[in-house]
Amino acid sequence: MQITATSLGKRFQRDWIFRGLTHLFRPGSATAVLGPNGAGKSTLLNTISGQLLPTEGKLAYTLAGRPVAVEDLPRHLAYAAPYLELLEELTLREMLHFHTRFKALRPGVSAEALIDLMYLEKSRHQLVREFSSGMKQRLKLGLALYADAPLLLLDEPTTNLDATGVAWYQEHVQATRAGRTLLLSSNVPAEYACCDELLLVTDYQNIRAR
Ligand SMILES: Nc1ncnc2c1ncn2[C@@H]1O[C@H](COP(=O)(O)OP(=O)(O)OP(=O)(O)O)[C@@H](O)[C@H]1O
Repeated sequence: MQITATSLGKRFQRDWIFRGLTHLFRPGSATAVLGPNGAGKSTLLNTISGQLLPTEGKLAYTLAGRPVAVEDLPRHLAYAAPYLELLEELTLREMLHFHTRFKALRPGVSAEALIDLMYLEKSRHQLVREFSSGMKQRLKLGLALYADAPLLLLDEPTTNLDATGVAWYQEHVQATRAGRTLLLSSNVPAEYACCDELLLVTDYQNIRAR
């Protein structure tokens, strides 16, 4: 998917979070959205995902050369973020079967195979509510990485992961990123080593609209 941001700005009440952001996210590119805590990384990802409306400027999406309306974006998007909830009252197996009715997995990956890929096979019948925070994060990442979606947004992907979990994330983000447009918000170099472009949110602050 190609995303064109033109003079994009987002304001909450009287505070501009970013402004004058013009950027082309090319199909197949991996962009790290960087900046300190509170800089506006999640706000930018949420604006690009269509969950927040821009205050000014434009976002245009195309897939294989055809325009995609923002209301159709959820079909083409996989998103993992610490603030997105899992269906905690279901077992892992129930949750995956429910989730994949709405968001298909990549061709050739079944829900059962994904459980193994996430190293969660011993927890197949356990309630997601009972998972450790690292297990929940691996589940969120597994669902996003292995979704059949050309746009992948990852907000602070190694949150709650130990060293083994970080290595798992690095292996699986590499295995699944080809041909997708990846945007990843981060403060941690190990998270964004896979990215070929860096976008500093603070470059779009304290400025008038460009
Ligand atoms: N819904 C909202 N209403 C008002 N202000 C908001 C809202 N969401 C975020 N903000 C403010 O926007 C600013 C940017 O927040 P955001 O979560 O995008 O930063 P971040 O770079 O992702 O931070 P972190 O690294 O801590 O996750 C913060 O000052 C935050 O308080």
